Amino acid sequence: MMLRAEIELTRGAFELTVDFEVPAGTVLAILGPNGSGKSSLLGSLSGLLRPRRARIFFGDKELHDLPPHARSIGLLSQDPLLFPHLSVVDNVAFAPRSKGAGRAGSREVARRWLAEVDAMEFADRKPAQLSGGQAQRVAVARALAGEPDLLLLDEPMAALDVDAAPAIRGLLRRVLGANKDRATVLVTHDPLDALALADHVLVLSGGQVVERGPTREVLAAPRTAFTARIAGLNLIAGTAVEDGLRTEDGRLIAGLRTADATLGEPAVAVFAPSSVAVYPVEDGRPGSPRNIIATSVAALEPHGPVIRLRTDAGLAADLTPAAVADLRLEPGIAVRLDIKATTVTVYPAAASPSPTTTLNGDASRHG
Ligand SMILES: Nc1ncnc2c1ncn2[C@@H]1O[C@H](COP(=O)(O)OP(=O)(O)OP(=O)(O)O)[C@@H](O)[C@H]1O
Repeated sequence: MMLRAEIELTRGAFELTVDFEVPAGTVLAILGPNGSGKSSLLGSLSGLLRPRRARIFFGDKELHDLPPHARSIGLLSQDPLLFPHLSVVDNVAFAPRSKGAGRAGSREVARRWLAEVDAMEFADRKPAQLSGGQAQRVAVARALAGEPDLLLLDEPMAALDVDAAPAIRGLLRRVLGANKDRATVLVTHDPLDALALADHVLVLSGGQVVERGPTREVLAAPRTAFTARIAGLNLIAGTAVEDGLRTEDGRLIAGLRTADATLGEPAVAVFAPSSVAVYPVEDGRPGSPRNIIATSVAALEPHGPVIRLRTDAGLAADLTPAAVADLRLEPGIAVRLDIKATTVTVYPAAASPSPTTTLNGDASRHG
């Protein structure tokens, strides 16, 4: 099963032209600046907007001519949008009920989903008696209780405070991975949410697709200036451990784990090129084993006011032009990279493996 969409939409002077596929069981993240067309894309999928031309299929089922309620879509936005006069359990029961299930059956389904999102204890409360994070938990249950073919997530963490966001992200990781029959589209401003939740990303700019591919590859080696600005991050894949991340070849990258990066689970160490210090290695000093990586210079590229140094380890560092001159850096020179552990965040990685930066290889993209 697969969601396939080709959409052409006109809104005033704005034109959206996009096509993509989302295999069932996977998540596609849509990234893009304000006004790039992310909401227009979701509105076209859900049927709330009428594109000039749309071909949208889930498997053999044609969705583009169906009204919104007949498209089997679950929607989770940044506002939980719970009905204030209904109890939590009846809010969740609303989804199966509107699909024709009976009252008792719908409540049973609702209780099952509330248990799934650890919200059973709120079942009899009214939405006004919930915190933002609790309400969003309930909204996740409601979006899934209708067993939609297609789940649309519209900035689901954007309105949550920093303590609540990792819990909801962790919950989404769990429930998104569990269903292999559903396709999910996630709209987000935050490349790290894409990293944690999405198998593939599509980057929109001005209504056009400017970049697409497996999440880690696009974020680690962006091909467009826009993606480089929002991402352009150093990413090292491995497994979350107490002190940070352990790579496949056994190296420890010391860093700070986010609350939802579970020990022993796939993770990615993320840090900006600006937090990498570069030293020549000609002194042959062994260096501390922590976050010191021996490699050589692959390329030097101007990047706004700084020079971005790319290395054969697939990692980037930003330096001032003066530092590049002082260190006599040029392609082929051996260097040591020193990454301060407090600038490294260890993030959960989307479950399905994709080729990514390793410390030995480069970050080249496939396809
Ligand atoms: N009702 C409308 N009439 C005309 N133009 C519109 C309308 N709504 C949105 N637009 C235009 O469509 C373009 C895409 O908007 P859209 O909301 O899809 O972008 P977005 O990527 O979701 O932005 P944001 O990140 O700010 O939510 C924008 O240039 C916007 O000005």
